[in-house]
Amino acid sequence: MYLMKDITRDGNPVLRQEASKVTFPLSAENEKLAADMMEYLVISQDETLNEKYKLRPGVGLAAPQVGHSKQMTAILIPGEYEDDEPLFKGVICNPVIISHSVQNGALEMGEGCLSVDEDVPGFVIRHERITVRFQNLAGETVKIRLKDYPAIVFQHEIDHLHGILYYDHINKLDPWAEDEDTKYIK
Ligand SMILES: O=CN(O)CCNC(=O)c1cccc(Cl)c1Cl
Ligand code: NI
Repeated sequence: MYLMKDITRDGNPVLRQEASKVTFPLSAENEKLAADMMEYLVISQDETLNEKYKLRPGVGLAAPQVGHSKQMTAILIPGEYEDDEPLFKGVICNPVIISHSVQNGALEMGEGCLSVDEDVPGFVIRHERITVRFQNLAGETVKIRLKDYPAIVFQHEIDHLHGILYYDHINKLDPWAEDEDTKYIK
């Protein structure tokens, strides 16, 4: 299982590279990578286990964050309430945003990243709604439409596959600048 020592940190070139597409059928190595990344998310979201293993919680984990420059990311977005089904749980490969809203979206709280030790405050300006096409672990092509929080999470992860970190999208002159074209998401 991955521990915080296994997470690549800002400054490591792998976080600023264009990751390579994965091919199908997945190699045993890539299947294990997918399982290990999802395992991290599950454990990191369990209060007892994340305390035991000192893991920072995450709703996504991209392969470059564990040192593999591959277009693969695990996503685990919990449901609204404790015992709800997750909003999304899966490992996606070679994702492409094929369309998006004109309207921007940003989390009111800003964002955080396992690969960025110092939290950078400010609105991370992203698309409010996106249509993403990706391949699942079976190699099947899937297309989904997302909005609000799930759309933001997917964009944070897809950015990792293109060497982009969340603070790249924060207004440097006024990190909390508001504009009418942006929807601020709780
Ligand atoms: O790339 C994934 N991570 O760095 C895991 C830690 N960050 C988060 O879970 C996180 C936190 C806030 C907003 C977003 Cl959008 C995300 Cl993704
Ligand atoms: Ni991140």
